[in-house]
Amino acid sequence: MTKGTQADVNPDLKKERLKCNFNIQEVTFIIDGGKDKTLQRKKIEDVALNIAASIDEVPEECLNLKERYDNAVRKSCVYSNIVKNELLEITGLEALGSPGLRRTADAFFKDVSPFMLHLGMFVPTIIGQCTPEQQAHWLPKALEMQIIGAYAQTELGHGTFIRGLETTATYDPATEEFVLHSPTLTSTKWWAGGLGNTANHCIVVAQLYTKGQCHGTHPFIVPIRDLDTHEPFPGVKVGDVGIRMGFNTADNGFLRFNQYRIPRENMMMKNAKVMKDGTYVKVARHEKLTYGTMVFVRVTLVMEAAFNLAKAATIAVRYSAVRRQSQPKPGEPEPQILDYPTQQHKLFICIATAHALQLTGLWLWRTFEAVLADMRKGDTDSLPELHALSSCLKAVSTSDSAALIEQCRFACGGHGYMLSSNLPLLYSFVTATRTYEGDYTVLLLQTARFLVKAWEQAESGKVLTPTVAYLACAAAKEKVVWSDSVDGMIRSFQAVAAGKIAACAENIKRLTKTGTSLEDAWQLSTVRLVAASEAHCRAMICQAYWHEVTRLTASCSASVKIVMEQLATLYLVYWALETTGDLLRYSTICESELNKLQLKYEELLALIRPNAVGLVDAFDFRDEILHSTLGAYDGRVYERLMEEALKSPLNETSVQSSFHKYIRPLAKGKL
Ligand SMILES: CCCCCCCCCC/C=C\CCCCCCCC(=O)SCCNC(=O)CCNC(=O)[C@H](O)C(C)(C)COP(=O)(O)OP(=O)(O)OC[C@H]1O[C@@H](n2cnc3c(N)ncnc32)[C@H](O)[C@@H]1OP(=O)(O)O
Ligand SMILES: Cc1cc2nc3c(=O)[nH]c(=O)nc-3n(C[C@H](O)[C@H](O)[C@H](O)COP(=O)(O)OP(=O)(O)OC[C@H]3O[C@@H](n4cnc5c(N)ncnc54)[C@H](O)[C@@H]3O)c2cc1C
Repeated sequence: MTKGTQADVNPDLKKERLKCNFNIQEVTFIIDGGKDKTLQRKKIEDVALNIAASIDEVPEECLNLKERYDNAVRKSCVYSNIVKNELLEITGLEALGSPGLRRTADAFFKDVSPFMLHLGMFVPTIIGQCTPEQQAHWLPKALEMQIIGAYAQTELGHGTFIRGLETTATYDPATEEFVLHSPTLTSTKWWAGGLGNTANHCIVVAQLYTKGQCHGTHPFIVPIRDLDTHEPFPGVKVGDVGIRMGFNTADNGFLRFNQYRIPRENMMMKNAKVMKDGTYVKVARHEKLTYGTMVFVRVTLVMEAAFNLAKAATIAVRYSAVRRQSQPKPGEPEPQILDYPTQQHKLFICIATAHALQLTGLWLWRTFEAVLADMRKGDTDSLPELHALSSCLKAVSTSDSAALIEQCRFACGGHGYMLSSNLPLLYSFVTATRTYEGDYTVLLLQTARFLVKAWEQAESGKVLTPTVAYLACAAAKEKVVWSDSVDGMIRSFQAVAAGKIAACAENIKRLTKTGTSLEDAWQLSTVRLVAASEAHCRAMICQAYWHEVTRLTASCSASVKIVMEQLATLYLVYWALETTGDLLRYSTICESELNKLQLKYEELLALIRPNAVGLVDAFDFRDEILHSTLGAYDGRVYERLMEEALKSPLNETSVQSSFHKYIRPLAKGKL
């Protein structure tokens, strides 16, 4: 947070901070996952952000495409030197996944670094898919930035359906090499971040052929450019995929191979090997372990969704405390827009969702670590549950986050539409997360496979894994008795999920009994399967969020416990009101109870109102990270809007050359 002097702070924001009745730092500790984590994050931020070389004289968005890319590469190099020389010193390899690193990256890049995928996927894939010997070879080079990598899985023709990828890697035992080939236009690798112009290496996911047999997709490390000249090697065609909605400095690229050879050792061999003579040896105990990087990234994306939403909420809440508009009571001053209950309705759910996703994300991360520990011992039993869990949580968290960031923009009126508010860029960045690393619908359908199986197990009285254990109680198929206590609401959300899952299972059974194939019955049920999966995910978030709030506030001050519980209750009540149709169907809720719930929601908005600015201050974003004229700590909104406007290249001269070239000739009839 860049606090400046108190004298500089907008008077309305100053008053808001005086109203706050809880200890902000305690909430920051909860959000970060503990005091030690907050201190480490702040240390990383201090070290990284004291280096001024990152500062843009002209706002990124005012540069042309090539200038923006060059500037992003410049800043990436400055930043990676900081990561290498300073941050890794503080925390070792752990720094790479640390919130401190993630946050400071945003101070350097309003859009995205072309190195993001190097750290976000290339390095994690080396860690997850290489043998220890391969790691010893590749990891130091990658961490030292001697090589820069991308992750090229998606092709022009296929992204979702990985088994349908067309790129081939055919083993040639005579030379002990793999021959990479892109047989069709649609086999062109497409989308990989950092690939277009930046990376000199790339992880390529290709269909492995050896001894004339296809063994499915496997990952390979492929040098694509000369380390000195940066020219693509013969047999490699690489470039940028063209201008996109966001990610324009991320250097998303395409890649084609023409019978391009790499050494046998460049196959990532942790889960499967090809011996010198071409014999294929499967090492992994689970079919889908080569999809490991995707699971890892999906897990991290839940906290990423929380982080970005917290930024948007900070911007919109601070702005709403400064902005005054309309005159609901004649003769009285214009109120702060934050005083309008409709504005509170738009914004407090954003703060609560950021908390819900962050705490659920931390819980998911611990689950992920536990599954990894099991897998290191050779036990892959909990992988299907992790896949189901990470798939739906990735889908719902990214989708909610994008929708609510857009809601924050709406909440800021016209000024929210300014790029200098940072809300449009934030939205264009986050909305991509709903698609990449597994599309929303596709991932919810993955979870649905797990849920339908779990339902069948529940019906036959088998023991269920923890995240679906609630199905055992629901197998009785009676409406759950509604109660607006927190436990009561969670039970009702679970009943909704269970009811929907049961309806899907019954529909599939009904269709197959009447002669429809299982595949067609599944397809005919997918609209409801997606809804069931989302309901399951929502119930899980509600449960995890409430459980974590109770656990983490047990040793906190009373005021922190109260405000954290108010927010969590708001989240539950909000979703109960959003899903009243479902509750009417699967619980005993009636009209008077719905009216009571609406009142409770409105009371919660009023209770949270005095703490709203304190709550966003607790996210503890430095101004450099927020990049927002509307959201800075001091609330000097109008001054900043004017300062940024004056930086526009269109304000460099009072008359543009186009006037002389076109407008005047037009007016004089000479064009
Ligand atoms: C210096 C500057 C620094 C700046 C630093 C900043 C650092 C910032 C960090 C920021 C954080 C993150 C950045 C990340 C950015 C990422 C960018 C995006 C990258 C990508 O998008 S990469 C491409 C991702 N692609 C996908 O996700 C594709 C989605 N498709 C699939 O996952 C699969 O194909 C599928 C949809 C799951 C279907 O697969 P398949 O056909 O093989 O499977 P079936 O449907 O037949 O199911 C079979 C069976 O397998 C189970 N299963 C499927 N997947 C998995 C799995 N992953 N794990 C375990 N099990 C799995 C499935 O459930 C079935 O089981 P069942 O038969 O039902 O028992
Ligand atoms: C900004 C960005 C960065 C990216 N970075 C990378 C990267 O670094 N490396 C990389 O390899 N890839 C990357 N990708 C690609 C990304 O992973 C894919 O776009 C994503 O997995 C979705 O696949 P698709 O584009 O093929 O969509 P499609 O699968 O074609 O989806 C189109 C529509 O069809 C629907 N659909 C598809 N299959 C089914 C089904 N079975 N059932 C029901 N509906 C279905 C989807 O729900 C969606 O609505 C990136 C994408 C973006 C946008």
